[in-house]
Amino acid sequence: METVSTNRAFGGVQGVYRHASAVTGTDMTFSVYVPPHEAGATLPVVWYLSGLTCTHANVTDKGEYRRLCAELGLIFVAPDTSPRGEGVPDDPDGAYDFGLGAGFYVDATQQPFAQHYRMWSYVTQELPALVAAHFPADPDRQSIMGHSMGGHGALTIGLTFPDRYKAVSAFAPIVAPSQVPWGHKALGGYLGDDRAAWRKHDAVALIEDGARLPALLVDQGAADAFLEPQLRPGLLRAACDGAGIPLTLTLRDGYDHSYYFIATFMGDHLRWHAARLTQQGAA
Ligand SMILES: N[C@@H](CCC(=O)N[C@@H](CS)C(=O)NCC(=O)O)C(=O)O
Repeated sequence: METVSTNRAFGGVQGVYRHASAVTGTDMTFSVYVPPHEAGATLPVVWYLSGLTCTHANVTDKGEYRRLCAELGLIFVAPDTSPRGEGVPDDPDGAYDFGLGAGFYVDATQQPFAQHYRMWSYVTQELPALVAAHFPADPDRQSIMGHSMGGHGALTIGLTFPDRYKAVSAFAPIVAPSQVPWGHKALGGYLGDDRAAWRKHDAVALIEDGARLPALLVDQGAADAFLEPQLRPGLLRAACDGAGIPLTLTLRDGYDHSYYFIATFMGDHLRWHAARLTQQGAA
């Protein structure tokens, strides 16, 4: 693992790192914030999955998570959203919603994407092992959050591994990719036409098929231009109600899809995660 940069922040260290990923077959860059802590301590880890067009840098620059992570003692990890580099295929038309910057947190089965687009395995296996080896991370105290496409990733990964991630939350997530244009394009392109294969990568379908979580926190901007065509939180509300999953879903008046929205509610989410990671009861 190569250190790209480190900067002291709020008494801890914000780092950016690069490594050769065996899973994606490319170099991958990610950021990790380690809060101030006592020597020898291990700390809970919050995973943050980003949305379309993002790298690790968007939330690192604009997410405003460091002050709270320092106060709460949380490590914050932000992976990239796709493989990149020579030989990595992109959207044939260069569109922003598929290919580079748009890995959708699946292991692609379709050509020419199957070789490198393996973000599910990267985020759930390879990167956690790397982080555990190089940072003071406690693997028994992990949680996951994300934005938009990354909200989709957080929900589907959290629903698949409910014992591993002690808290799951999302900002403006794509809750039912099988039912919206972004998801049709991505799941069709990476996984093919067999819709049965899509259900493992669709939060609403996972819940319909029996996946359960003890609680879920979602914030959504009411002025988000993607709200109805792509995000559709009402579908998550219906699925959670049907399954008895306690969902705290709040529509935030006037907020759009941007990092101004995310940064505004980041502190609420981190506190909610910390309460579950430290076993002090629900916030
Ligand atoms: N308007 C964007 C659509 C993509 C978008 O809004 N991406 C969100 C995640 S779905 C984002 O976080 N963008 C990067 C940023 O705001 O820093 C574009 O056309 O590039």
